[in-house]
Amino acid sequence: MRSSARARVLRDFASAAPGLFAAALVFMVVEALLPNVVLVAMGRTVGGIPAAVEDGLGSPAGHRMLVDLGAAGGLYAVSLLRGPVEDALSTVAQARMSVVTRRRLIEAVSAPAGIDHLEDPAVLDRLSSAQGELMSQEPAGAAMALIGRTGDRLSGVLACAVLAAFHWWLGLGVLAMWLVLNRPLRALVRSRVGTYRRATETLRRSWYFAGLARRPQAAKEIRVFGLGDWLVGRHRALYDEAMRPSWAELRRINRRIALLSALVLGVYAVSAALLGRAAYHHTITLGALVVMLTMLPASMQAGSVNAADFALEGMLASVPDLDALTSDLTAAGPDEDAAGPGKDTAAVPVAGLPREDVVFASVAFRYPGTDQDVLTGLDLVLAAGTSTAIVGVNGAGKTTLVTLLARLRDPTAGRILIDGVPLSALPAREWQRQVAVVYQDFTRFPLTARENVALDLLGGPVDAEALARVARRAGAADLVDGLPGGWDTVLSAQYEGGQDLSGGQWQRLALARALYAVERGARILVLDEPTAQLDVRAEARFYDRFLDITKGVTSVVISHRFSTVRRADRIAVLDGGRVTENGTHDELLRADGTYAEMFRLQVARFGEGR
Ligand SMILES: Nc1ncnc2c1ncn2[C@@H]1O[C@H](COP(=O)(O)OP(=O)(O)OP(=O)(O)O)[C@@H](O)[C@H]1O
Repeated sequence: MRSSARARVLRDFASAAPGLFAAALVFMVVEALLPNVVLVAMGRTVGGIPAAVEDGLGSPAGHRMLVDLGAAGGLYAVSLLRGPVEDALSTVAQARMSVVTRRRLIEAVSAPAGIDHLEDPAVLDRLSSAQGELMSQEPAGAAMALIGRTGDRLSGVLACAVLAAFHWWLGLGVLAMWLVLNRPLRALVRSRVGTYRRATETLRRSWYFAGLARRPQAAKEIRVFGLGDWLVGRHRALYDEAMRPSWAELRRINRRIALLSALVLGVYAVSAALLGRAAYHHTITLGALVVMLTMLPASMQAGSVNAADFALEGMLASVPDLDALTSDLTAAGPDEDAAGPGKDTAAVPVAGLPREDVVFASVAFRYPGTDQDVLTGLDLVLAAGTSTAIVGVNGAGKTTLVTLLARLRDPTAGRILIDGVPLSALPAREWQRQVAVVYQDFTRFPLTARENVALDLLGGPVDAEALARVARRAGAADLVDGLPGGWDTVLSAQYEGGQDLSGGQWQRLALARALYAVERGARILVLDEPTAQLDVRAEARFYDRFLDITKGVTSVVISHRFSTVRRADRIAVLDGGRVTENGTHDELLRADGTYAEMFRLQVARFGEGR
């Protein structure tokens, strides 16, 4: 598993940045050779000192020593460049690879047409690991870290070879020891990484609290409600909870590492003592002694583990998670979903739908991981080109119904028919482009006003006329004109020259965004509480424009405000997971049911509804 992760990061690096990969391999060889060459050159220099002292610097021995000294000094100077070169290579490689891994992540999480996976703890755990959040290790650094550590290992093996050149038993003995020890040492490092992996969900929650203080929205409430210490406490408590079960294991691992280290130190101490004795008895030269004494610690790189290995294993641990995310989520792609009950009708062209009506037939829905149906046998017809208001108490399932209509989730029972074709038989992505929604919690992109409205709808250039038209209809034209840079103003105070908007101003832009999508071909317009953040005058203007806004499209408006609701062609009351009343405003008032009661209550209390 791990070796395939190693091969995987190297393959990805080689294909994403071949030149850089080649440079990294050259660096690896230099990394392996240079430290040893420097040490040998220094050993030679020191070994030549007695003869040079005895014969004088002008003698051949003196010259040889000076040449060796020059070479050792030069090589040492070059070896000092290894650090900066490695830093530069790592920085560039990480920048390149983070683009690659981020793209894979974005593609993976965007692959399903639905959104269930974004609430699936197993997927979120994988996501957290794939992003390197668990151990704060950037996975994009894995390739260079691996190449760097491989260079270190080779350097250690070469040091063993140099030792063997002097005393074969010493070189081979040290190498054999590391070959035996490296496996269990790496297994210990991996099991430390495993302790994090097992606690992913709790760690995720812990990091959530750690990151909350940075979010402007949360920052307000953290201050107002004095939550700073609580936040730190929650983060700490969850971290402890996540790690506590593994502390005993970590202690066990650390004990083993300490034991193995003591064994290794013992072997090295004995080796050094043997070398000292040999020098004392003049069975080795001073030069050989110096080379071997410096090579001994250098040979540790052949198999020892350190923080860099822990970091590398942490990075590699994210590779299988990213792969699994990619394969699992892309396998559940939208077009596979389309091969549902109406497989033969999958060739129906989606553009222009619905021309007749959208029918919810006995639709039931239950959120994954819950045990209660939100919708139970819901029947509803949305006639093409007309507006339907959905009313119901909080939690009645109005937004859920929109989620099904946009095919972000599929019903657990029943069917939704578009001009008689089951929605499950239409390609989900294409269908989603037919639906323009102003969500209650629409996204406030930190982009320009133009991008916030036009985004990259269907690609291509922004249609300036359509942009002006939708801004007018959404009541956002004056607002955009008043911005310092007009349509080019970045709508976020977090960026240079940017400025934020009020809730109501944002809501108008969100409406303009949906209307622009309609201009570009969407056939269903959904307005979920479209006036919730508007002031009284803006709301009144919205009512006046309601017919214009919904003209020619099949629209669904969800609202608790009856002044908006009554303007719809038809009104459906959602109660107990089904539609309990359905008709025009006048019909429902005459029926004197729940709608009439809710309407009268609002008029009596707030004078609304006119
Ligand atoms: N992602 C989710 N996972 C589990 N349950 C959910 C999820 N989203 C909503 N629910 C539950 O489904 C029910 C219906 O929620 P929904 O948001 O559709 O109600 P609503 O009618 O739009 O309410 P409101 O008027 O407050 O906006 C609620 O009981 C809610 O708790």
